[in-house]
Amino acid sequence: MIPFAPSVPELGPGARLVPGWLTLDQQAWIVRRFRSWARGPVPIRAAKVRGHKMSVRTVCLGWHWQPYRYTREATDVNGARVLPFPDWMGRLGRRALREAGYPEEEAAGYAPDTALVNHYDDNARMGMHQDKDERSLAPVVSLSVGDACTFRFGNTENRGRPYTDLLLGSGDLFVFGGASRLAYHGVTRVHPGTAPDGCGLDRGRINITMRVTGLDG
Ligand SMILES: O=C(O)CCC(=O)C(=O)O
Ligand SMILES: [Fe+2]
Repeated sequence: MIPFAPSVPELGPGARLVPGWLTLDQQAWIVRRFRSWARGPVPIRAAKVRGHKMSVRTVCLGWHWQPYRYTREATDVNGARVLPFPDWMGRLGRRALREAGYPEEEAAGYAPDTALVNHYDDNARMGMHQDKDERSLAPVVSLSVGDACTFRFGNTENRGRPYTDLLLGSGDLFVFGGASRLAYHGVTRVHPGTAPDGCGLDRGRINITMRVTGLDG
């Protein structure tokens, strides 16, 4: 059994969870796109952090992320340029902010230029970290598909308490911006066998985070 996921409209200033935001058809469509992104030109890979491979595998759009910087070419993989950030994803990001309750002006001006697309198998997790390689403090828009996970959303000071453990299920939207933009967060576990029929994934979890890098070139 997975714990019941409470709806938490405001976790902290700027942090919003919208459960079931994507329809099953949208989820399945995103999974098909993911399968194509994962093949390349920069194939999906586990980034290395201080010599250790992460358990999550990541493919990037727009800008390539490697610990701890963004480049256009994936110099830690095969040197190829990453796929462009898709227009449809930018539109989805603007609608996400709007529907998560951000002011219309901020939503309308939101222009993400990178997406980190993570794949988690049953045993993958992600340690507590801040998303701080971006030069912009525009919100991060997170979309999840497949198995649910326990997502730990903490404070901006350190990796420890206080934090809130949330269940992020298939189709859920999570936004963190404003005073929550630099909150520590991580994935403590995936819940195998919880992906809904029709989401496009039998097992495993995909998470997309859209961001504004604030970089040129
Ligand atoms: O998988 C998630 O829900 C979070 C991913 C994340 O924090 C990241 O890619 O920086
Ligand atoms: Fe993150």
